Amino acid sequence: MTSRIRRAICEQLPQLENIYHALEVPAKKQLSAASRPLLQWTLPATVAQHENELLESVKSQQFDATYIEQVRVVPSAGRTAAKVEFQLQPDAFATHLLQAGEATTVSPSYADKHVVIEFSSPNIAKPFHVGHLRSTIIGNVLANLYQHLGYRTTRLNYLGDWGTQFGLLALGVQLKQVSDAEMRTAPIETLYNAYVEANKAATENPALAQRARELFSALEAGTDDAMTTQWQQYRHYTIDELTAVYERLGVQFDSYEWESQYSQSEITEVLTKLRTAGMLQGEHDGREVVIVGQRRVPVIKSDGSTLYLARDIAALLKRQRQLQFSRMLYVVDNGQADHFNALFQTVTALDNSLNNKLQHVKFGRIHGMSTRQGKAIFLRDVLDEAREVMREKRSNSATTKENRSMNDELVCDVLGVSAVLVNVLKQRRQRDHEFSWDQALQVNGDTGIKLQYTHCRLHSLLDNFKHIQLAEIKPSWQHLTQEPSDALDVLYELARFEQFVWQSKEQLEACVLVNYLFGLCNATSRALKRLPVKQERCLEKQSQRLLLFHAAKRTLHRGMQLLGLKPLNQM
Ligand SMILES: NC(=[NH2+])NCCC[C@H](N)C(=O)O
Repeated sequence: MTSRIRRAICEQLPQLENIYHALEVPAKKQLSAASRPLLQWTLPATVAQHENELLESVKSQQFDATYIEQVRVVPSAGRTAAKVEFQLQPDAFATHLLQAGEATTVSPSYADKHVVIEFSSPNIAKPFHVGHLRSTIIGNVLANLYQHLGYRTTRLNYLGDWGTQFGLLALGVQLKQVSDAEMRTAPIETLYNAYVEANKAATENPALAQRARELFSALEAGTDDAMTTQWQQYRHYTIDELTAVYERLGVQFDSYEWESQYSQSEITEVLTKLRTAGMLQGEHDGREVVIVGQRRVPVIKSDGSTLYLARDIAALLKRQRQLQFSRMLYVVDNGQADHFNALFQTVTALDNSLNNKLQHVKFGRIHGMSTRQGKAIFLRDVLDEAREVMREKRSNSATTKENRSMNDELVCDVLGVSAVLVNVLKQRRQRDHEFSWDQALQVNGDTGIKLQYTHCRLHSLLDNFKHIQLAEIKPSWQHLTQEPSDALDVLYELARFEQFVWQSKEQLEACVLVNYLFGLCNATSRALKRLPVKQERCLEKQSQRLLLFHAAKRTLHRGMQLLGLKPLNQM
């Protein structure tokens, strides 16, 4: 970590606010073979008018010589912005990045900023489709990034359990005489089957359709206690089952919400607010609509029941009261862009303190992610398929055959999940994406398997030398410069970790971090080839190389965790 060095720079330049995260290690192509380590700050357009003043004030500073050797300012020229180069004390640089043992980081804290991330949010009794998978995976990484960077975070899952389909569900449970035991063991599938059956029955028989509507009204009104309790039970079971699947994906939530929890009384309050603000209008058919720009978006149906938007408004206002967030992100597919526009416009008109705090983190579609039988209805099916494909691949491979690890089932599961996760995360999120098992599973391609494989190689190397006390060895810059250039390549990659984590968060794009990790793996593999440890006779050289690989493993491990992967030691 270069956190101490960054701190030393920022402390000397308080007038620049916090440039901590704007300090960057240049890209490889900008570094010459003989380069000394650098952190550079490119002046953003916002301060361009004060360029001379800023550069002058930087030049006149005395920086802490333990970390900073020299400062060079480069004024803007043509299209290239001005920048400041901080030439770092190389041993301090190497030490901060490579020292084994407890690392103390002194990065800035954003604990006063509370970021709420709503993601996953499937609907019960409907398939957990690939869009929900993408939301789950992306939302989790964003929450991890914020948390890692010192923000306060809350992870929310807003489960859809409301609307007329819920009446059908209740009807299906009655028709199929679903037992509590069935519900307990496989709630998601049981509810789904009940829904499908009731849907079919109600299409053929209007009396049943009517019955479904009555059941929903009773539920919404909360008049039937037995039924209310029963549904509460079902919600519990559903959360239990979801939690188990999320666990395989490395995902956890701080809280689960249900659409149904935004009850009549809260919605009534919202409607009153909208009406007072002159934003609500009744239509002649009994519906109530909010006026958003040119659009009239219904919030209440003609039979008086609430719509999606009404519940989202109530939910958002309540979250604002209870969580007092500084930012609220909704990780939901592109298809709901209109809905979120309407939501944000409505609530900011009611309360302008919400301006600039709300964001719809959109993403495109994934095609082709299904089981080989051609169907993937539930998330669990996709993950089970990933495990199966991985198992087959491993049983056909000669090397893994003798090398079977103890817990093969778990290894297959982790590898399968890693393949799916990374394949989804390496795409820019707005782009539609064609999923292919073949591509996702390659060891040599840019895949989750590559990340796991590199981590395992590093682990096994370090494990062979665990008798060497790495924490007692002092990293040496001089040693690194005498090695083939692959050693410095790895060191510079390690130094870039923080900036890519930051950029990934800024752009809300996991692919920034994923691509960085591929680069780190490639640099590490080249170094593993060119800097052998076992065959090396010189003890000093051996231990310096181990330090480098130890740090590479530590950084890769951290990065993989941020993506939601469980780094394996053996595969
Ligand atoms: N606050 C929200 N509306 N979040 C998104 C919910 C997504 C919804 N359950 C669906 O699957 O379509």
